[in-house]
Amino acid sequence: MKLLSPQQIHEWDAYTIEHEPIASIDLMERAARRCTDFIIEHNFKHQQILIFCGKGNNGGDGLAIARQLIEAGLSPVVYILEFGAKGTDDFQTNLHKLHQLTTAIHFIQAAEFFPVIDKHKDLVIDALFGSGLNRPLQELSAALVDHINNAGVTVIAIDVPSGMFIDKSSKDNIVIKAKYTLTFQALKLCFIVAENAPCFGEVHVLDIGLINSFLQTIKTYTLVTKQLITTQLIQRNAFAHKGTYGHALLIAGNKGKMGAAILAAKACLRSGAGLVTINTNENYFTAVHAALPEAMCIDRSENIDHSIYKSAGIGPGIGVNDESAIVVAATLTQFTKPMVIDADALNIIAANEGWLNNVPAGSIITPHPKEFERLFGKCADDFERIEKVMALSIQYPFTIVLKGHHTMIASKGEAWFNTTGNPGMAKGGSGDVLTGMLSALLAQGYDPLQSALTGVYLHGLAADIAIKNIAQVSMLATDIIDHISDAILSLQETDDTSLSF
Ligand SMILES: NC(=O)C1=CN([C@@H]2O[C@H](COP(=O)(O)OP(=O)(O)OC[C@H]3O[C@@H](n4cnc5c(N)ncnc54)[C@H](O)[C@@H]3O)[C@@H](O)[C@H]2O)[C@H](O)CC1
Ligand SMILES: [K+]
Repeated sequence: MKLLSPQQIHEWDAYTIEHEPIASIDLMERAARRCTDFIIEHNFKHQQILIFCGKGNNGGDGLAIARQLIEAGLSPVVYILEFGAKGTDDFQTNLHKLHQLTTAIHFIQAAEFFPVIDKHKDLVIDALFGSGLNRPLQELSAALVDHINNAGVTVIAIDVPSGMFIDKSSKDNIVIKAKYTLTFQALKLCFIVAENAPCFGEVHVLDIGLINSFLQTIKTYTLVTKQLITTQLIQRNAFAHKGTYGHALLIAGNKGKMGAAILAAKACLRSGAGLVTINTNENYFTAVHAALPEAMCIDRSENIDHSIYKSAGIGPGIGVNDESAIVVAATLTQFTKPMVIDADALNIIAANEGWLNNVPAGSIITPHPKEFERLFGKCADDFERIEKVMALSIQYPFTIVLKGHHTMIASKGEAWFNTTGNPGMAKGGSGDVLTGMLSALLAQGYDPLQSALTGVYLHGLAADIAIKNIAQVSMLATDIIDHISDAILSLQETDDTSLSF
């Protein structure tokens, strides 16, 4: 699935209208029907439904929903925000139809016409502005949105909460605070970023039958979905041996932080690496062998024979200190194969000017927003950060994995957003697990971008499976590791030709 700009959404509508073919008013009717069904199925019909409409097609949807609710036996009241300009054709057609059925249609020309809203009895449908918003709300429209928000009433936003831009920051805007957003056909970038989360509530994507083939022509952000990942999996060879699936080197762990190394190593083995060696201080070898007998260890003070490893993961738990800086510098310049760079390795790179330029082509860096900021500076908002990641992915020869609720993966000016994962992962150790998983995929021969997409998706999926039986607050990074196998098995379910990993 792709994340379209308002212009592309508009073109998708037009494409469907021409190629299905369907009249634009009928497409609006179909979109409204999906919303009406949602309202009826969710049993909001016992509340007084107030529908606030603008005079664009979002408002047209609101009018069509009002008519469909009346036809279903309900008595919604409609409020139209009036600026004096004529509505769109489809708005006018639906207004005409609605006038035949009800007199409960009010025009709001000034704040004195705002209705009293009772949060205990009313339900608000927000159809003021949709994807056509072209400037922040001001004056009367801003005052109306404030009035609705201040009422504390349940709001269902149609397509997008009014006042929210689809593909740029709405940080300083007045925006409807919706409990539910019913968006048409596809998720949008505005629902991916954390800064909008307080306004969009629960997002439901409603299929309004736009023609999918249009998407093949579109170059934009893509969502990482099960379908995308199952097509990327490499099958295991029946004649394989441990050497076939690569030897991963994990430069991880230090005094008080050996847990990070063990988590990364265990995740690496569970994700299919043939062999795993941890590079750490020899004082901690016993801890590794006790916790994870499958892993081997080499001492941090010794020179590394890089030729025996197919991939490397560097950073979890190494600490920011001189000894770690030495091993980071040496690895960047001497390890010529793909590597994953995380945590303190990123902090060390950030603290040393010019080191970023030594990150080898084909590597994957996995910063969380704070580490990203240390490396590349502050961003004013989430959208600016996304644009920065895009530009950096062209400037540098590595894949960027910017961790978050919808982790962003960018390479060579193309980007994807992950769809798996949950807030239970917001706990120490989750990132170490990801580093281990990515190192395993690189070791097995996935290319860096495939590794990043597959690893990030499976990491989130394992956590999603884990929370079926573990409360989100109680989930540990270990629980993610314990469900990696289930995540892989669940991908295989889609294809009985045994998609091995
Ligand atoms: N495929 C689909 O997703 C479908 C979507 N539908 C609905 O159509 C809207 C988009 O409609 P559009 O007419 O393009 O835009 P809006 O309704 O959002 O209104 C734009 C309208 O308002 C003016 N305007 C913009 N910003 C402001 C502002 N800050 N203050 C005042 N006025 C503003 C602008 O100039 C326009 O006149 C989409 O969201 C869906 O709800 C179709 O119904 C079905 C297919
Ligand atoms: K809206």
